[in-house]
Parts: sequence; C-alpha cells; structure tokens
Amino acid sequence: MMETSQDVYSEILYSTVKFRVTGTQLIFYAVIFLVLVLLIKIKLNTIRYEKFAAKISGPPAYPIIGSLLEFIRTPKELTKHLTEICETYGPEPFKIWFGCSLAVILTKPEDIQAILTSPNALEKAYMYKCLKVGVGEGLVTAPVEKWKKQRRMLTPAFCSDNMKKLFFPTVKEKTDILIKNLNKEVGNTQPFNMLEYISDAVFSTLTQTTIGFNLDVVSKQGTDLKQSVLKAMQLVAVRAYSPWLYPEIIYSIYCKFTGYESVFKQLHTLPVYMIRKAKEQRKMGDKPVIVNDDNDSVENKKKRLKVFLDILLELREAGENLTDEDIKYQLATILSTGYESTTITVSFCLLLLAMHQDIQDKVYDEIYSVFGDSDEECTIDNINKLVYLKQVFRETLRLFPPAPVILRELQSDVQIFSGNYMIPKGTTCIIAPMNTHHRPELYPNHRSFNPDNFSPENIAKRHKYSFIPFSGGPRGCIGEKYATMNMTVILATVVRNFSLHTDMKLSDVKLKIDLAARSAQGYPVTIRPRNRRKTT
Ligand code: HEM
Repeated sequence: MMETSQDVYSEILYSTVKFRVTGTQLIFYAVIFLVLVLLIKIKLNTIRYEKFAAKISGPPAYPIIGSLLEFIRTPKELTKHLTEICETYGPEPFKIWFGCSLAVILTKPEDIQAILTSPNALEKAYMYKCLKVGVGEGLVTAPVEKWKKQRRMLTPAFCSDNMKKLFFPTVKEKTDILIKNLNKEVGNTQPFNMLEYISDAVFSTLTQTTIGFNLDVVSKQGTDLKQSVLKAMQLVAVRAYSPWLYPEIIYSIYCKFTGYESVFKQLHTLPVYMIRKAKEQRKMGDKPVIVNDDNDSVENKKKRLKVFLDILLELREAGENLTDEDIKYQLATILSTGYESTTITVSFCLLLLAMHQDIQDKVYDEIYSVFGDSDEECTIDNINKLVYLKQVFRETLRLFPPAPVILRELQSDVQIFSGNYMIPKGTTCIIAPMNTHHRPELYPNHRSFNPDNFSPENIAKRHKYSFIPFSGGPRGCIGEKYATMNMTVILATVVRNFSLHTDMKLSDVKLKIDLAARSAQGYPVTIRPRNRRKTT
C-alpha cells in the first residue's frame, strides 16, 4: 500500500521524539502552531501602539479584526455612521483599529498642523496604493524619497507666472465655450444639472493645459479619456472600500475578469500618444510658444501653446531623470486629481449661490463694480479684485470639501498638541477636512452658508489649519493656485452672464462619498440672462 506524506511525517516524528500521532492529529497540531505564530506576530506588531492607544478613546475593537465590524455597511450607511463616530469621540484625537493597524483621527487644527507639517508624516497611507494602477508613482502616490524629487521638480510649473502666461488664456477660452453651451439652457424652466456643463469645461481646460489636447475640436478621443478618468476613479473607489481587493494579485485578477483592465489602459492612451507627438514636434524644432498678452502677434497666437507636458519634456532635456513612463503617470495624476475636485467645487458654489439670492446679488455687484457694463475680458488683474467671490468659494470649500479624507502614515513618532501625545511610528493619521470645517467652536452657525466666515477679520481670528480643503504643509495640493484661478474665472463669468435659481435648500443636500464627496442629488438649477445693471 502507498504511504501518504502525513504518514511519512508521522514516522519521522516518531523516530526523532518517540511520539506517535496520526495524520489528522498532525494537521491539527500544525494548524494550532500556525495560529500561535500568527497571534504572536500580531501581538508583536501591536505592542508598540498599545501604550499610546490606551490613552485615547475609540469605537469597540476585537482581537484580530479590530473595529472592522463598524465598517460593514452600505456606503450610504457608512457615511452616516462615520459622522456619528466622529461626533461621539471627537474633537479629541481618537483611535480606530483596522485589524491590527492603529489609526488616529485628528480634528483639532493644532493637531492637524503638527501632522501635516511634520517631516515624519509625509508618507501616504496604504490605501493610496489602490490609486497606483491608474497614476503609478506620480506625485499623489509616490513614496517619500521619490516624492521629494518630483515635488522639487514640479513646483515651478505651478508658479504665478505660468498661471498667467501659460494656463490663463486656455481657462478663458474654455470658459467662453461654457457660456455658449449654457445659453442653450436659458428659457428652460426645468432645472438642469450644472455639473454636466462644468465638468466639460474643467476637463477640456485640464486636457488642453496638461497634454495640449483640444477636446472641443477632437471630441471622440477626449470623451473616451474623460470616461476612462471617471471610470478609473470609480474602480479605485470600489477597491479602496473593499479591503479584500487590496492584494495586487487579487485585484489584477478581478480587473482581468471584469474587463476593467481596459479602463486603465484607455486612461493612458491619449497621454502616451501626446507624449510621442510632442517629442516628434520638438525633434523637428517645433517648440511651443508662450503668448505674453492679448497684443501678442497673431502669428504667435496661432502657434501651439506651451503646456504642462512641454514643461516635463524641458525638465528632462535639462537633465532631470524622467522617463516616458514617469511623464505619463504625472500627466494622469494631474488629470485625475484636478478634474473632479474642481468640477464639484464650482458646481456646489453655483448651486449655493442659486440657493442664496442675497449672496448671489452681492457677488454680482462686486463683478459689476470691476467690469461695469463693458464687455471687458477677464484678466488676472481684474479677477484678483473679486475678493468677495473668493470668500464665497472658500465658504463652499468649507461646507463641502471634495476630499473626504487625507491619510498619512508616520515614519517616526510625532508629537501632537492634544495631551502632548506622542503618536507612534507606523500609525495612520486620518484627517477629515469636513470634520474640522464643521466644528461649531471654529465656525459659529457652522451648518449655514456664510461667506463672511472668510472676511479678513474672521480669518485672522482662526487657526490656519481650521481650513484645509487643499490639505496643507509640504505635501498639500500643488494645484491650489491653478484651481483657484480656474474656479474664479468660471464663477465670475457665469454669474456675470446669468442669474441662477433653484428650489433646493441647503438642508436638502445629501452627500455621496467615494474618492470625492459630492451632492447625491446633483446640482439642479435654472438660469436667466443678466441685464447688465447693479442689483441695488
Ligand atoms: C478645488 C480643487 C482642488 C482641491 C479641493 C484639491 C485638494 C487636494 C488635497 C486635499 C490634496 C491632498 C491629498 C492627500 O494628501 O490625500 C491634493 C493633492 C494634490 N492635488 Fe489637489 N485639489 C484641487 C485641485 C487640484 C488641481 C486643479 C490640480 C492640478 C492641476 C491638483 C493637483 C494635486 C496634486 C498633484 C496633488 C498631490 C500633491 C503631493 O502629494 O505633493 N489639485 N489636492
């Protein structure tokens, strides 16, 4: 008769320690042994957190699974439940055990500042790995050492001069197209979803300033790219909320099986094509131009405008270590990070103005005081005069910051303000901007829309880190200036041309949260043409 491998192991055991066991017993002992090893490993992993964790409160946690039971809910229930958890345990720092990993939720501006400005809290948390399939190791996801080099290299691309000379002309051109498109809705008494128009304007501005691709001329490839960005973000969100899809191998099988692999390929198709084209053009001596101002020569204006892709190619020519793959991922990063956040903020802002006619009138009066009855175009100088409008979109970002969470993993112990606690290395710090923005001690009447929260006097009274829609510190949003310029031009031009109306109230807004927090009901408004006169 043939011997099984269990019998062989059993014989070896008997011959060495004179202890006879059956095959089944052997399996049983092996399982017990493995479980013990696992438990010891878990204990060793958690021991370094326990002293600190004992000092702070948090939802119930159980061995091995931690507080994971709190998260087994539908996305809608989860949003509500997380808000309740924050209200129960915040604003003091509190803990959540994700299995055996410790996370600390920080709400107070002083604690947030300590984390966001610490050189030991620059690493992104594990969850960001979910993004890598789409944006590789671009700026958002890059590990610290790689990120430092990239950030140093890319920061100059977002300087004020580039905003003015490179990106502003495109922003203006695309906003004019937006106004033409919105004109189709004038006279329509049925509300339409403002986001659909804003999303086209923001995306075509981004594709043109990032890869030099004019979406309004070649729409098919552009629509494919937009769909793939949106779909890729949804797929990443599914993964982020489904920890069983975290292991790379399982996720790649899942993507192959469901056909989602093609979405990520499509996301890269156009950037890869544009990189090739730009390289060929440069070889042939066709370098893009910077249009200095509106009086620039017609010939120059007809030429190709310098875009973000050209800046990256120039950096490479100047000796920076950038492969085509790196450039592709940086471009995909800019397209995906800039698109939804800007679209959602502008749409929310216009919806809030439609809900609050008095504030809309004030915004319009300010625009009127700068432009009067003239058809004068937007310039950087005149949009900088729209200070109340900026208060309005800051208040929008306070109420509805698009990024639901900012996650950092500590590379060394970091001391925070609350309790002078030292948060141990390896802990994940969770910062939810909305949590901080909705604290009544920071913003009285925190549930209402009040742009005066951002008057210079009120800003001066608050801690700098009580407003963090763009995160903060060295790893805060690199596109803040770009987003601010783009949003100001769109908002000013829309309000200058149309008055906005809606039946929706602020208390009706329900949020849908995945990678971004957006209005679950869309942004329903009607518009009427403005007669160019002050409202008062
Ligand atoms: C209203 C508009 C925007 C908001 C609210 C916003 C918000 C944020 C936030 C919260 C972060 C930190 C993310 C984290 O640590 O998890 C971030 C990072 C980033 N944002 Fe934005 N963003 C906006 C627009 C833009 C635009 C228009 C661009 C590009 C043109 C952009 C490019 C980036 C990049 C590349 C990063 C990563 C920075 C780094 O890790 O060094 N963002 N943004």
